[in-house]
Amino acid sequence: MVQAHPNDARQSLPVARTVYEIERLSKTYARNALVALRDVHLTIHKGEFVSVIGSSGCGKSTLLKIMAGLMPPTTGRVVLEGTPVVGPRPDIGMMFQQATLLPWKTTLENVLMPIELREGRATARRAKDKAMDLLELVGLGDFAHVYPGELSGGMAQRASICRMLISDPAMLLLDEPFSALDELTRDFMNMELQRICLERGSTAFLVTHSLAEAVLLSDRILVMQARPGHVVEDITIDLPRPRTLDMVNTPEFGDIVGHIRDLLGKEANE
Ligand SMILES: Nc1ncnc2c1ncn2[C@@H]1O[C@H](COP(=O)(O)OP(=O)(O)OP(=O)(O)O)[C@@H](O)[C@H]1O
Repeated sequence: MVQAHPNDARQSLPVARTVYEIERLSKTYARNALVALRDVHLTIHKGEFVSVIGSSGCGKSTLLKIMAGLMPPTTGRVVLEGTPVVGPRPDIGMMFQQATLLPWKTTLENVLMPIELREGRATARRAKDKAMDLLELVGLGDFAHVYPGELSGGMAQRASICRMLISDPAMLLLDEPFSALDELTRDFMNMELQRICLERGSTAFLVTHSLAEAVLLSDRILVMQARPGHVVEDITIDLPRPRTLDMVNTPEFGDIVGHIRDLLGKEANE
């Protein structure tokens, strides 16, 4: 079922507490005067998984960087848990396409890094049990004392998930986290990500090029168009959870994919 998302809080959820509020966001890059985003307005509620999809250059990464506090908007603002985001914050967890684990630290030490940076080594030692629990959660319990060079791409990304979760961030920002992995591993990682988010009630925002991935994971999908980057549709994905890979072959799934493909195609034809 494809439905346009209402502007106000989701009526169907008993708890619709706003986590992220993006207010009339615009971004013009000074270097080339390029308007990358215009008037993006968005609310993300607690526990929602929201994806953004759109053609290359439509502003997805620009939006994510501003949401992360890595770049200021030209106008508008981002508010996380009631406080404006004006720089990087420990309550924002991030994951990128390439796992950025430090090769001279073990898996466990890498997972503990955000705590160590924030609170020092002594606290990090106390957080060790939590890090081990997270490694168990993603099936890396036996690899805690191994160095990243000995991990496969999928394992390294699983360790990155643990490092992202160690500080219990209010918001997860994911920039194509599994796109460098082979298809089988990517499918597996997406199902892992769904499980972890459901178990922990995580709120997440994903930038992806994969329509199937977006539909499998998301409660809502934002379809963006370029020139200038803006959200053309905010679509509620009303498929039951947990989602499974075989849902990809159902007519309901196909309807949603077809609808979004039409929207993306419209832009390509303009
Ligand atoms: N630092 C920058 N300076 C100037 N222009 C930029 C800069 N970064 C991005 N742009 C431009 O802003 C627009 C949006 O870029 P952005 O990377 O946000 O798009 P995207 O949708 O994430 O693209 P892709 O899917 O290819 O990653 C593009 O036209 C891009 O060339």
